[in-house]
Amino acid sequence: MLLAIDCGNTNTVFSIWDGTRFIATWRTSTEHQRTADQYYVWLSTLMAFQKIEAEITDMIVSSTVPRVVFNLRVLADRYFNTRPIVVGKPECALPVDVRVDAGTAVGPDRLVNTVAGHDLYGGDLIVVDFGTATTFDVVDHDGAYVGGVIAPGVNLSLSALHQAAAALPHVDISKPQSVVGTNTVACMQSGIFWGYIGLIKEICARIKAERERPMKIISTGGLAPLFQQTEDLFDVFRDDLTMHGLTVIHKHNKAIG
Ligand SMILES: Nc1ncnc2c1ncn2[C@@H]1O[C@H](COP(=O)(O)OP(=O)(O)O)[C@@H](O)[C@H]1O
Ligand SMILES: CC(C)(COP(=O)(O)O)[C@@H](O)C(=O)NCCC(=O)O
Ligand SMILES: [K+]
Repeated sequence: MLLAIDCGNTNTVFSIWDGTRFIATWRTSTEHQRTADQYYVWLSTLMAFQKIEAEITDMIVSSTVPRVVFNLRVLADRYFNTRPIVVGKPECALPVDVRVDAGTAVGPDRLVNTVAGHDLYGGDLIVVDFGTATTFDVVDHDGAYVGGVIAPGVNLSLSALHQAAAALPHVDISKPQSVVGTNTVACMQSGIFWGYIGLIKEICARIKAERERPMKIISTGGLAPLFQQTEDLFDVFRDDLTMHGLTVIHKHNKAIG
């Protein structure tokens, strides 16, 4: 079975894929100090708890944090006796083209989202991923990654306000009752929530105008539904988009040897 790992700057998601479906998914915070032994204790405890008797034979990793890859390679070698496929490394083949400026190291999560989007929804896509940063990945008609947009993430924007201004508290994102806030928390939530609705709409509209063609908007990441509840911003929401992309890339690399 395949262990697929998606490390973001905030959280790392592990999923076990049995060839047809994900039989388990677990999330932990991303910490580059975590050793292979620590990963294994955590993983094997959860597997035992959920009575999952999967024999892991393959591993694939996408990491926006380069430093965590070393310990994940040790995990693969020491506990699963396999060499992981690491997205973004030259030995990892992608089933789509990447058409960007020479020397650009595109975030592996964005490449994986592109592959997943193309596999599930074809071409002419905008993939919006709400993570530490919010990324917009533009997928051409043939599935190629052709660039995109990087915006500060929702929680990052809220933390930035708290960190930079002495009188602004830590606030969680939620949909405010009204636009005009009558207390500090409501004012901050309004700025981020409605600002974000505007950001998503404007960026998607401008991408469509620049590319002069209709495009399907695919969203992923835990915060997408919060915005979708208010405005019809996305054509599809797919929580497991990145994980799906990892299974497609794994299959592609196995097929070509
Ligand atoms: N359903 C959710 N509700 C509220 N916050 C969420 C939800 N899902 C993720 N987050 C928050 O969004 C931010 C980005 O998380 P995540 O998507 O795991 O980022 P990354 O992929 O960059 O590690 C984090 O601050 C996380 O706590
Ligand atoms: C933009 C990102 C920080 C998003 O990472 P995430 O929010 O998923 O942790 C990541 O994709 C990245 O480090 N990209 C490198 C630059 C680029 O994609 O062009
Ligand atoms: K992201």
